[in-house]
Amino acid sequence: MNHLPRIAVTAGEPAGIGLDLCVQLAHTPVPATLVILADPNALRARAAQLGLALTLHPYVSPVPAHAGDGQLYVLPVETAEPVVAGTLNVRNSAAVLSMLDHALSGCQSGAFDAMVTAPVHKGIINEAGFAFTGHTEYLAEQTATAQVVMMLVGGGMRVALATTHLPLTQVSAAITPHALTTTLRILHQDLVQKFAISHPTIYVAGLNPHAGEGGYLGREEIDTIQPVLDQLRAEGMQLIGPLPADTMFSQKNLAQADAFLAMYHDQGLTVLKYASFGEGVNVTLGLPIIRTSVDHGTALDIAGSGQATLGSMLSAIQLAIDLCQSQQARPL
Ligand SMILES: NC(=O)C1=CN([C@@H]2O[C@H](COP(=O)(O)OP(=O)(O)OC[C@H]3O[C@@H](n4cnc5c(N)ncnc54)[C@H](O)[C@@H]3O)[C@@H](O)[C@H]2O)C=CC1
Ligand SMILES: NCC(=O)COP(=O)(O)O
Repeated sequence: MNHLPRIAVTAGEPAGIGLDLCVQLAHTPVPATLVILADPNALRARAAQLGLALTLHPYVSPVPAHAGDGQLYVLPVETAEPVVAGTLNVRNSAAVLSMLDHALSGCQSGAFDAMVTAPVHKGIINEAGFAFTGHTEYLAEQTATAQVVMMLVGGGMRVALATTHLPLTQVSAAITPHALTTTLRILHQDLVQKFAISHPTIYVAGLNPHAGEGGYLGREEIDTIQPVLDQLRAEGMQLIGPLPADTMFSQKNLAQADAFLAMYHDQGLTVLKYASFGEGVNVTLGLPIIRTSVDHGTALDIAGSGQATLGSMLSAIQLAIDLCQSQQARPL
């Protein structure tokens, strides 16, 4: 890559803190070019609410390096109705998805090298009539990728998930030999290729308390997880587990694991967010494009108040930059 990474930043749910983060970004230099996908009027209004100066330019390639001097380059995605910080509006959900579509198509066409997403509100998107469980699943669908892996990075650990946004009652059935094998293959491959870890060690949680206690507290470990791990170990992967999830994240294991695989969302993310909330990054592995995201949600309670912290957004941009550079360095 003989240019700075070109990153599309989607502003996410306009009633949430995504717009606050974009306005703050205008005042923070990063070693990349940034194109913000947002409603320009909503951006200006949020800057005024926050009392921060903001100059907007329409996106025309090439965009200069992001200097953090109060300027943003914007690919406009207008909301249907004026945005009120902290108040969801079902009529503005189509614009939220449109931001994702524009960023994705820019990544696919080569106009952007990566996309970084500010948080969306899954509930209001569904209320608007769009079936939506998260960016992860949406981007998988839009790129016709059969399976992807959500991994969060923060607090000195990488935590990937075997299942993502599923009701707990559906988790066990979703952990099939095929899905788990594919998840581990994607995780292993991306740790090698994108994170330059030549022989990654992955610690894998069980699903049940005490990893099933030899079958007395559940059989998923015996029937599914252990056989999958055995098969992949035979292929050369370094896999430790299935481990009781309550002790898997010990300091000793943190020092030895390149990544942890949790069986469901809150089994893994509670630990990671306890260690690094507001500084961590969510990255989608297995996609044909680079996508990273903040580790937090829309924070409607503080939108427009000036209390939103930028740390996770900056970490997400930095990881996107690192992944662009590692992709460039990889032999064809
Ligand atoms: N990447 C994404 O699009 C994500 C979206 N969400 C969505 O966000 C919505 C709200 O989720 P919640 O569980 O309430 O979590 P949340 O992260 O929005 O809020 C939890 C608490 O953390 C605070 N907080 C969050 N980000 C902050 C920041 N940058 N600076 C300072 N304080 C911050 C909030 O004010 C709140 O008190 C849900 O609809 C959820 O689906 C949640 C996580 C990620
Ligand atoms: N807890 C992670 C989260 O909700 C974000 O998911 P996604 O929108 O990145 O798929």
